[in-house]
Amino acid sequence: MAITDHVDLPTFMEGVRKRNPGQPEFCQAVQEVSEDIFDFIEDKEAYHSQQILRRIAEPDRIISFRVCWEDDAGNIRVQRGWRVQNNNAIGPYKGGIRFHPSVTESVLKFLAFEQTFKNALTGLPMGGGKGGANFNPKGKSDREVMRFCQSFMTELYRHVGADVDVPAGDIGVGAREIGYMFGQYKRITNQFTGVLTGKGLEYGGSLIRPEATGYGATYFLQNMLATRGRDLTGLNAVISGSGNVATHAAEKVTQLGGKVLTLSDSAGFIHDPDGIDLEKIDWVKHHKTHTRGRISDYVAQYPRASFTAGKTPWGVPCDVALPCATQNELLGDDARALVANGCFAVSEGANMPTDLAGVHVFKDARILFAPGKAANAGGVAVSGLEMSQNSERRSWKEAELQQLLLDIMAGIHESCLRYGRVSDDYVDYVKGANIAGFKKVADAMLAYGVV
Ligand SMILES: NC(=O)C1=CN([C@@H]2O[C@H](COP(=O)(O)OP(=O)(O)OC[C@H]3O[C@@H](n4cnc5c(N)ncnc54)[C@H](O)[C@@H]3O)[C@@H](O)[C@H]2O)C=CC1
Ligand SMILES: O=C(O)CCC(=O)C(=O)O
Repeated sequence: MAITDHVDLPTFMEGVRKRNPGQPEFCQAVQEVSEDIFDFIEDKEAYHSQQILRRIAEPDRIISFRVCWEDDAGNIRVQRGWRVQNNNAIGPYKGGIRFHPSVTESVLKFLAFEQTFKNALTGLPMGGGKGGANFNPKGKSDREVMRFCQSFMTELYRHVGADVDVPAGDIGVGAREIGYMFGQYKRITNQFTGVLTGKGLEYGGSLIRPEATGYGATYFLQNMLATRGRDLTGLNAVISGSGNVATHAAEKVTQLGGKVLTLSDSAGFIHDPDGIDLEKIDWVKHHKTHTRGRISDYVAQYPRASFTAGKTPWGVPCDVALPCATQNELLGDDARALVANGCFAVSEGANMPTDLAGVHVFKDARILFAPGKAANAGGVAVSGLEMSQNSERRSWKEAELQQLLLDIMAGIHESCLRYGRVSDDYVDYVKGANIAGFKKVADAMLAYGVV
């Protein structure tokens, strides 16, 4: 037996931490997955001898580059960009691009690692990747954002391609940024290919891609509720974030009969006791994507609401919660507060919004808890469908795409039941998602031998 075979979880994690110093988010994501995978592979010799988990937790490659751009005042600004290509065992690397000052290699490595399992869960042929830059689009003019995106793509273009690596949006990267990056790719390469998803409908984008992540997270919640004979009618929902995922989750929860009480941004949260209805959600969408204002401005528009600065919304009593902002925004104490206030279902729209302590609180309380890699997979799934449409040079109809999204989310829910059922009355969705995603990637890797 090789010395690295059959190490226990603490020893494995010690190695991960040693090889990835100063990368807490990445180590956290690996730990969360490994807690389940160690049990699953206990009696599966090939996964041990071929070091599959260790190989998935070591990105295929990390590309890092300087991004220089000129601001409106003529100053030269220097940022760092990355693309983490984690694993392409089951398809081209696929995953979003994040522009936010908090972006580090650790954050992008955790996101690319998570993306590998998430993409496998969709059933579509996509590997896992993620990219971004420590650039803050907030407060920048359109021209500044354009120059940054063009400079970013001028480096990235040589590492991506429709059959190689297909980036998309994430925090700070929406339709505007994708447009600027696609335009630059096309200009440099003289090729019109499906190198990015989340494109505008005029140039190869897919219907329902903007809605898909938030809608998908709500469909997953609906699937979980159905296992307990419930639906969203009359339920109070607490949602964090106010960007793409949060506003579309709020929209779908409302359409399905729930009442959304909160939204947030990095400055604090708003609580509207009357409910954030579809008209108010449209106002938030416009305010965030066009005015590019803060969520606190909601209170001037809808004075019965209150704004709490510097806090997250998890203390507001609710039946269901959808964290849709960012990683580690819901900690152990927040999870305890949610459970104590009667929350019985959580569907993660964001990536790893709940920290490990919070995950353990939800699992111990045996509430319905869907991890991001399962619940928010609707976005990348419709990105996969955008890739198919681009390859066919066709655009599919909305009804067909809506049905495919529903089917894919139901399929992911089924996979979680299959691998996560602990007893007649409890499904560990974290375990189900981790094992189902791992198995698909791992089996492909076994087929390739040592590469
Ligand atoms: N856009 C997509 O299709 C997908 C996004 N996700 C994840 O969903 C989450 C949200 O992404 P998007 O809505 O696309 O981004 P976005 O840029 O449209 O919105 C991000 C929201 O999070 C808030 N936010 C950022 N940092 C925060 C902090 N430290 N504390 C509180 N709020 C904060 C922002 O104010 C904003 O409201 C991220 O975790 C992302 O990785 C996951 C799957 C797909
Ligand atoms: O649509 C995509 O490729 C990216 C989606 C994404 O970044 C995510 O699922 O976290």
